[in-house]
Amino acid sequence: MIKIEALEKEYVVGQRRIAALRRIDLQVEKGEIFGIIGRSGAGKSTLLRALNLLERPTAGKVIIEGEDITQYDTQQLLALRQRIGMVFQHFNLLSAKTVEQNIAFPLKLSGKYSKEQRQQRVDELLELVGLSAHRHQYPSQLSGGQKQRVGIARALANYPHLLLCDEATSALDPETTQSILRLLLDINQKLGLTIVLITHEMQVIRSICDRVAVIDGGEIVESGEVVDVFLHPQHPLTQGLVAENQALDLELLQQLRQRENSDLLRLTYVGDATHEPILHRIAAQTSADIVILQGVIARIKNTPYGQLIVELAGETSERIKVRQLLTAAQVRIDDLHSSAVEGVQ
Ligand SMILES: Nc1ncnc2c1ncn2[C@@H]1O[C@H](COP(=O)(O)OP(=O)(O)OP(=O)(O)O)[C@@H](O)[C@H]1O
Repeated sequence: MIKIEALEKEYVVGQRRIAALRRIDLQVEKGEIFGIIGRSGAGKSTLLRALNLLERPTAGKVIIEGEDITQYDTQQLLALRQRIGMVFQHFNLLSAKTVEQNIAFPLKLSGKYSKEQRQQRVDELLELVGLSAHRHQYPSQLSGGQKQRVGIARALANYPHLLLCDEATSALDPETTQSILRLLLDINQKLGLTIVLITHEMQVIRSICDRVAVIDGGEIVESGEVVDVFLHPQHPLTQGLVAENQALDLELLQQLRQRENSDLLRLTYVGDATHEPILHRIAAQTSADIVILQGVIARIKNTPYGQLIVELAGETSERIKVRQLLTAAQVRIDDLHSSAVEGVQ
């Protein structure tokens, strides 16, 4: 659906040149939710805005449905932007217009629809985002979450193939964030719409994205399926972002005094294994002690996973046996010896 090849963007401010994007290569598949995560200033907005050429790249290609849009003329660009919806962090609603007028606005601009068709489309969209009862209200009379629902409905008005979300939940509280994320997921599933979002929060990626790219200093430092990147982050930046999103108490782990003949392990299991009493079964087959120090069972989008920090103590042969049994049960083992504890994700 989208292919980005060797994309670069340089801003020139006075005598200074700022490399905002450096040789970015990315591919987004049709129908997926693709997340781009990074710290402030990493280049997320520049990259997102390059997808509809609100930001013109300095070099490289942006290929959407087989066409390199960097070669488009003004007319083609206008048509393209109607097929790409955009949702903004601060909603960007027209304050003097009602909810339904805001949603109807892009339909009017396109000039393609009669008044009746516009009204019918607005009704559908109000229903989709759950705001039918608020149609005559003005933005100032709405909560942040409701404003974002209007922003989403407006972005969907012209039947886009692609939805770009620029920190769409960053101005919202955690509960409202979840409800907006559920709405985006619902839209993705109901309409088969491809969504590309940028965020600085791993929670957003974890809740709804299929794949993720991590950006730092204008470069993609890690990318892949969210389950893989979240559970086995490779780059220090990704490890930091994942750690911020986990309820594991790292300080407590660092203070732990390990017993003699013991290992400190992180066990990770994904999918059906999450519901199996694996540790219980293994404990029954060994004289080693398996002490659970911390643990979390949660979901990454629709995939359940568990992550436990355990101390494994006992005879070397028994500890080896436990490791073999864990591996046979598809449990991933990471050793967290005291020196490695600082790197716990
Ligand atoms: N119009 C501009 N002129 C000059 N420099 C810019 C411009 N826009 C962005 N930059 C610079 O480019 C780099 C990437 O900025 P960008 O806004 O894409 O990052 P970001 O990851 O979206 O950050 P944030 O999360 O804070 O919005 C930064 O160093 C920023 O200062």
